[in-house]
Amino acid sequence: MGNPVAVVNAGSSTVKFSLLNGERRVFDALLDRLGSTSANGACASLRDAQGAPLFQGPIPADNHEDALIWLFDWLARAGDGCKPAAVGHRVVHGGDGLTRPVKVTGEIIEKIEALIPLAPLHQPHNLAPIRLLAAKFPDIPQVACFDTAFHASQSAVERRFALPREYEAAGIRRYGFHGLSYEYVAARLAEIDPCAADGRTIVCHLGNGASLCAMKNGRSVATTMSFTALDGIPMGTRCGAIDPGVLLHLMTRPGMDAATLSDLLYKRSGLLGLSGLSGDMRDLLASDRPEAAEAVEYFCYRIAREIGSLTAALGGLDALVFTAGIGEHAAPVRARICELSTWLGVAIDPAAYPILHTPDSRIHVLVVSTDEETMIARHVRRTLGLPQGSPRSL
Ligand SMILES: Nc1ncnc2c1ncn2[C@@H]1O[C@H](COP(=O)(O)OP(=O)(O)O)[C@@H](O)[C@H]1O
Ligand SMILES: CC(=O)OP(=O)(O)O
Ligand SMILES: [Mg+2]
Repeated sequence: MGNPVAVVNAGSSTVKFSLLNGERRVFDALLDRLGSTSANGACASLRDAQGAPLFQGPIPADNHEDALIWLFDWLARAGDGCKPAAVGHRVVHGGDGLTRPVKVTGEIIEKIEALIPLAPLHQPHNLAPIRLLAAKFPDIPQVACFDTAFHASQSAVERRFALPREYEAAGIRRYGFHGLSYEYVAARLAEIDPCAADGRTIVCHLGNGASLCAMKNGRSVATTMSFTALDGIPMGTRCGAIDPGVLLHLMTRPGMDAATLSDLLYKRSGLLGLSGLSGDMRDLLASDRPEAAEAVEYFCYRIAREIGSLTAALGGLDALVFTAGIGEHAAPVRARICELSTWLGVAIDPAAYPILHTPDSRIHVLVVSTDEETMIARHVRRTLGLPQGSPRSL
C-alpha cells in the first residue's frame, strides 16, 4: 500500500475515513448513523482499493469517538504494517485566525478547541481524533483543513451582520461552512462542465448538515450558513434560519437556559423535529406518515427559496449542482426542488443522471459526488510538501 495519506472527515452523523495514495483511494470507511438522528443504530461500511466490501454491518458505537476506536481496532487487526505518511482532518470552524490548512501543533489544538462553542456538533468530533492520533503516533504529521476557509473570498458586505461595528471586529460575522466540499465540487466542475465552473452556480450541499453556496468562477460569493452551522436551510436535526425573536421569547421560559436551547436548535429540530420520526432522509422517504412528507416538503421549499435569494446575490443563474448524501442519492428531493425552481428556467429529465437538465433547460442541473477526503489529502500534501501524485483519471 506504500505510505498513504490518511483522512478523517467527521460530519454530524458520519465519520468518513480514507487512505489515499496520491489521488487513488486504497481504503475507505463510512461510519454511518452516528448519534441520535436515526431510527437505526450505528453501522460501518469498509471497502478496499477496488471498492470491494471488507466489512458491512452494525457496529457497537453510540457516538463518533466509539466508532473511530472501533475502526482503528479493526485496522490494527487487519494490519498490513502500512503506516500513513500524514493524517489530514476536516475541522469545521477555523474562525478568523485559521483560514488555510495548517500543520497541527499544541497551539493549533488550543485554537481549534476555543471554537467548540461555535460548532458544538462538529468541533469536538474533529478534535478527538487529532488528539487520539497525536498521542498514539506522535511522529506522524497531522494537518487541519477548515470548512470555513473557502468562503474567505466573500465580500465585506456579504460577511457582515447588521450589528454595531465592534461586534464584527470581535469576529461575530458570517463564516460559512462545507467549504472543503464546495472547493472539491468547484475543481470537479472545471473538469466536467465549463458553464458551471466559470459561470453563476449554486451548489446545494445536502447532507445531515446542509447548506447552499453561490459561486462565480468557482469562488464563494455567498452561502446560507453563517456564524455557526445552524443558519440557513433546515437540516437533519438543526432548525436553519429562525427569527432571533423566537429565541428571545423561548429564553423567558422556565428551564430554558443556553444549554437547553442549544440542544433544541442543534439536535431536536429540523427534519427530526418536524417529522417527530427521524432526522435521516432515508427514513422519511420510506415512511408513509404525513408528518414525514410535510418535513420533506418543508426542506425542499426552504431550499427553493434560498435558491431564489442566492440567484439575486449572483445576478442570475447558469447552473444548479446537487451534492452530499441527500443531494447525491435522494432523487425525489432533487426533483421537488427543481420543480419549485421552474420559474428560473430549470427543467430536468427525471430519468437522467448525473446530468439532469433537458436540452431546453435554461439552467444546467447536475449531480456531483463530493469528495472532501480527496480535497483534504490534496491540502495535506501541499501543506507538507509531499508529491501530489498523478491526477485521477476522469
Ligand atoms: N440513498 C439515500 N436516499 C436518501 N437519502 C440518503 C441516501 N443516502 C444517504 N442519504 C441521506 O444523506 C444524509 C447524510 O449525508 P452525509 O453527507 O453523508 O452526512 P454528513 O452531513 O454527516 O456528512 C442523511 O440524511 C441520509 O439519510
Ligand atoms: C458543517 C456541517 O454541517 O457539516 P456536516 O454536514 O458534515 O454535518
Ligand atoms: Mg458531511
